[in-house]
Amino acid sequence: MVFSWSFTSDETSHPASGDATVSSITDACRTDSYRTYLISEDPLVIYIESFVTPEEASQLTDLSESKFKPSPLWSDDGKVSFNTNYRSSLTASLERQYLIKCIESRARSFPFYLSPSDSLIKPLVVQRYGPTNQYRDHYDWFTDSPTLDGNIDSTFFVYIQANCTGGGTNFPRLKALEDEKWCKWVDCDQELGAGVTFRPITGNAIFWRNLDAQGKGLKSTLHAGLPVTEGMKTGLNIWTWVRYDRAISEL
Ligand SMILES: O=C(O)CCC(=O)C(=O)O
Ligand SMILES: [Fe+2]
Repeated sequence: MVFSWSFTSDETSHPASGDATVSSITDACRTDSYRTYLISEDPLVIYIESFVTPEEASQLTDLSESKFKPSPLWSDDGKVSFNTNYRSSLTASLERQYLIKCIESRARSFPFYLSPSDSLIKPLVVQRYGPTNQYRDHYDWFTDSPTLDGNIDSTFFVYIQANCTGGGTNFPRLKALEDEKWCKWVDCDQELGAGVTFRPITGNAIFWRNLDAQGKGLKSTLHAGLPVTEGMKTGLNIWTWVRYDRAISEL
């Protein structure tokens, strides 16, 4: 989340002719067949089943191969550092080709993403975790947002590869979900008081809003990528960015 990244607004584009994957991507672009489930109202957390299709998930994974570098951390004013004790995954930045634009436009039209019309979607990034890799408790929002001129308004975290044990996404401050119907997506065996831990399931996503109505970061959105114990977990981050002046007046 470095503020010098170039932000992109969504725009319609067309596939290059001769692209072998065009028909499946075009279909996926046309129909949004995901289902949404309310996990928490405050903070707003929505579980999204099938946000991406299995084909899209594997294409996104393929697009990120060979691009992985150590994952950065950001200080409150947006400066980058590295600390593998805190965050030991790898990160790949994706080029903005057709599939990426489809996913961006799906995110943009997501009904719970109540964005001001000029809010932006940051360049998409993929996070990869092998055994022991994790991202400890953190917020996606910046505490020193005035310096950055804006903040991370909402997050979609999409599991695009989940051949792993462990590696859940834990929100320690969310109220535990008591109904057993959630157990297909959340860890129902965890200790009491551990909040909510979503299990990595390919294609599914978690969406949450990071800021309150005044544009202030919500501490209840604290979350972590728990250590993977075996196998591989790969996730796509879609971060939406709201400019600071509008965060105050229009969120
Ligand atoms: O790996 C996860 O489950 C969460 C990742 C995350 O929180 C992030 O990339 O900001
Ligand atoms: Fe995060």
